[in-house]
Amino acid sequence: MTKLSVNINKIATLRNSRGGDMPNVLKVAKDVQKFGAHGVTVHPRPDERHIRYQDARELKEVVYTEYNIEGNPIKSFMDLVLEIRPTQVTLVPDGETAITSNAGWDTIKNKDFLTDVITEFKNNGIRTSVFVDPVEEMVEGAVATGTDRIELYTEAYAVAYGKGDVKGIEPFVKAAVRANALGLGINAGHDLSLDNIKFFKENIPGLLEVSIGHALIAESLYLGIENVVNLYLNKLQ
Ligand SMILES: CC(=O)[C@@H](O)[C@H](O)COP(=O)(O)O
Ligand SMILES: NCC(=O)COP(=O)(O)O
Repeated sequence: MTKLSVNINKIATLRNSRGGDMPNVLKVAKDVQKFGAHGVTVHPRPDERHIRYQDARELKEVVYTEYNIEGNPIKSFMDLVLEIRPTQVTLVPDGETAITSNAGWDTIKNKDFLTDVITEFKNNGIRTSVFVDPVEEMVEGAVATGTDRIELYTEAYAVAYGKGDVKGIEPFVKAAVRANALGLGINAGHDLSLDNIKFFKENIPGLLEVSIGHALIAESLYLGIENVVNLYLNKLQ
C-alpha cells in the first residue's frame, strides 16, 4: 500500500499572511487524518516562512498517524527533530533562501555527513529518508549512509508529465528498481498532483509513501479538502 502524507506547509502560508491563526494548522492536521490520510508532513524552514518550529512541536500532540518532518539538517533543525521525535525525518539539501526544495542530495559527496546525521536520528528511534534525484548512483550512495528510505524528488516527472511526456517516468522506475534491489524503502514527493499521481503510482514498484502539499492544498480550494484527500486515496489504491 502506498501511504498518503499530506504536507500542510501551505496552510501555514495562508495563516501567516494575516498574522492570526486562521486557518488553524492543528485543525487541518486533525481533519486530514480524519479524512483518511496516513500521515502529516511539514517542512519547517529556517526563515519560518510557513510552518514555524512551534507548529512542529504542537503538531506532535495531534498527529496520531505518521508524522514526517522535512528539512536541511542544520543544527536548529536537528535539535527540533530530536526534541519532537517524529515517525520520520526527511533530509533535504535546501538552501536557506530557496523558494522551495529544488535538488536531491549528492549522497556520494555527502556520505560521511549524512551517515552521522542519520545515525543520530536512528539512534533516537526516528525513521530516516533522504531526498534524492532519480539517479541510480545517488540511490546506491544513499544505501551507504544507512538511511531507511529515500524520497524520490519528483519535480522532473511532474514537469514532463504535464507536457504529455510519459517517458519522464523512466529514470524514476530505474531508481526504484535499484532501491528495491538494495532493500531501501521508497518515498516520493514534490509537485505530485491529482493529474499525475495515478500514473506515477502505477509505474513505481515498492512505493511506500507519497507526501503531497502544494497541489493538494491548491486543488482543495476548488474541490474541498475532504474530497481531495479521498480522490488521492482512490488514485493510490
Ligand atoms: C521536499 C519537498 O519538496 C517538500 O517537502 C517541501 O516541503 C516543499 O516546501 P515548500 O512547501 O516550502 O515549497
Ligand atoms: N516531500 C514533498 C512534500 O512534502 C510536498 O511537496 P509539494 O507537494 O508541496 O511539492
